[in-house]
Amino acid sequence: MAGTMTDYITEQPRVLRSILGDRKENTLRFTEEWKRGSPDRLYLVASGTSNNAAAMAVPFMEELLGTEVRVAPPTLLPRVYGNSPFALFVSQGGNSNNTISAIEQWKGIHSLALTGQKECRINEIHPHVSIGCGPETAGPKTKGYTATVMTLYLLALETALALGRISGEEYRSYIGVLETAVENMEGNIRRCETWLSENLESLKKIEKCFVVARTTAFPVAQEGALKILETMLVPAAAYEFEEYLHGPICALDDRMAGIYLLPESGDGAFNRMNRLVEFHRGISPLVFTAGSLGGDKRDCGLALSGRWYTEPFELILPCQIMGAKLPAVLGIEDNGSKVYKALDSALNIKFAGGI
Ligand SMILES: O=P(O)(O)OC[C@H]1O[C@](O)(CO)[C@@H](O)[C@@H]1O
Repeated sequence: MAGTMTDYITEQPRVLRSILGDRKENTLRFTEEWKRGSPDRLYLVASGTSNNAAAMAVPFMEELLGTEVRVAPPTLLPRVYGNSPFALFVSQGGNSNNTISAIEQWKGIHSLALTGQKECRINEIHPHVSIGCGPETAGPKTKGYTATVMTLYLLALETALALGRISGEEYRSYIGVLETAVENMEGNIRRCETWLSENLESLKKIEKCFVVARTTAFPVAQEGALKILETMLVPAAAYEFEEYLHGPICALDDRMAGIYLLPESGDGAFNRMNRLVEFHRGISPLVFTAGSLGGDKRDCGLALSGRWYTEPFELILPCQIMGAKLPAVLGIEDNGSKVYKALDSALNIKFAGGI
């Protein structure tokens, strides 16, 4: 049965627990291929939400695998360097025609696909590993995002352990932090729902929006902006905090909404980002935060693990909830999906009309 965005958001803790539980079996093939090829470069090729998930995983994978990791959309494949490159074609639905073409184009490169659906075109044509999220039929993806980040993390973690790049103690510590973030998720989803209902009148007024996060959380802001854009159908742009100060900030006016994804209060950027929030609030009332701040009803306080790499499981939630709930309130539910479906038949985005 087709689920709603809310169903998939709510399903996330269960899905992530099961991905964590199945990690040994599910990552085996990747680890074996990695050992066989001893890669000196990893390319993650993906579109849309899969691309945002891949971008989030880059620093984690680089640290664990000890190699450069690069993300590219399938239609912007980079020149390949290195003596033994490895590519992972990431596609949640497994039917994106651009990713299928990239697989054909990079036939000579040692690679695997990473897909979220058993039955899909990519699984028919290429060796693959599962994201373990199950089908997600709502257009804008939510559980596929967090499941893809988690799976990429686990591929890197299990491989690093198998190669002796990290000790058993370090491995258990990473897993413990990831488990904590998943444990926090149900409560965090409830916090976002409360925040949304308390701010409904102002959230409804958003006509344009900046989503801002610092350094490693920037890819979370990119996914947050995509959720707002494809559901509320308003322009939404994501910026890395310091980059935002170098130009985009000039576009602030009383109608420009801001969603600031804040790190833990101990983070070096915390106070500076708060000064920016106050500055923006002096110009527009439509300024919201997610993270560790409190004190204003516009601040969506969340339980954070305190480690940067769990931010995609925490800071993404307010934008996911906005995307799930606000279109119905605005009377534009399904408008985005209708445009998308018409475009898919005209431009053949997915293989044989798949998802
Ligand atoms: O990860 P996939 O299945 O290749 O899809 C890429 C993107 O394409 C869409 O399905 C829209 O075409 C997005 O929802 C998705 O993030």
